[in-house]
Amino acid sequence: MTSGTASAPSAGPTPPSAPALIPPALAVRGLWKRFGDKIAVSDLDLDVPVGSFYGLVGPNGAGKTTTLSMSTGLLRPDFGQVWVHGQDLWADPTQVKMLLGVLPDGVRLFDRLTGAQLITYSGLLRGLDRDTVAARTTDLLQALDLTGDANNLVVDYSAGMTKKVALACALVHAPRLLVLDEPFEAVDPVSAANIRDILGTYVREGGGTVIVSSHVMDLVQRMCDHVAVIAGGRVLAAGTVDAVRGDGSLEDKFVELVGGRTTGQGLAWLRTS
Ligand SMILES: Nc1ncnc2c1ncn2[C@@H]1O[C@H](COP(=O)(O)OP(=O)(O)OP(=O)(O)O)[C@@H](O)[C@H]1O
Repeated sequence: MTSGTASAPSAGPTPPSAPALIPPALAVRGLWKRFGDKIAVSDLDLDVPVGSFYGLVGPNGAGKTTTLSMSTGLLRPDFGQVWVHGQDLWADPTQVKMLLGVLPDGVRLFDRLTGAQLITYSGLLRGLDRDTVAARTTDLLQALDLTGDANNLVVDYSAGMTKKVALACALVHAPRLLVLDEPFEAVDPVSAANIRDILGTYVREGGGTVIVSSHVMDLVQRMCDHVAVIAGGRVLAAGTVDAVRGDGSLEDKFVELVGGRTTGQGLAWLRTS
């Protein structure tokens, strides 16, 4: 049960159905997902403004991947609605997915293709013509430092290279909204800086919107202008990074909101000397 099960709230920031306003790049209302006894996402609301660089942070198992999967047409919610640039995702997933570029968690790719072939087919599947795809594939391979491995099979790529080629596939059709689940995991620092530059330019000059999930608070604080802290399948705080962190660092605020610090006292046996 999905579309039509929840209505956009009458109050709150930028209702997605309001015709006079620019709808958010992503609006989520009343999202629920349960796996057996486990409620992974619980009545979650989220608004991601157009042109924002939005960080999603939360402890392990908080529900970030589940939320992003339901927000990008990869996983059907039990309840709730998702709008992408004002369009009801689950009412017409095929059409709305054209607006999206997605780097899912635990990427499963057609890894018997070379990196160049994989990006090329992603572009062709998105309806780009061959010349455009060829030019963009070359650009993306270069920007992500994959040119030297362009003709190697993706199955032979390292974890970081796999992440980068998957990111290239998400970018090739120049989507309006990029949703990246832990894009910097396993990526070397130079490549990470290059990716940050690409994403920053895409937001500032390309009119795009980026959502990233990450565990690295410092990175989110420096890179993002908005953030949502998620725990137990709910949003604990959301807004501009400055508003959420207040006078302290985002990491301090995160620990304050989420808790869960342990002393390690139960591991006395780890002392080897
Ligand atoms: N397919 C599944 N089947 C059963 N339980 C699942 C499934 N996917 C997620 N869960 C559970 O839902 C909860 C939320 O998981 P999710 O992957 O969304 O968290 P996360 O915030 O992305 O975590 P992490 O930061 O560790 O990647 C967890 O308790 C997880 O065990």
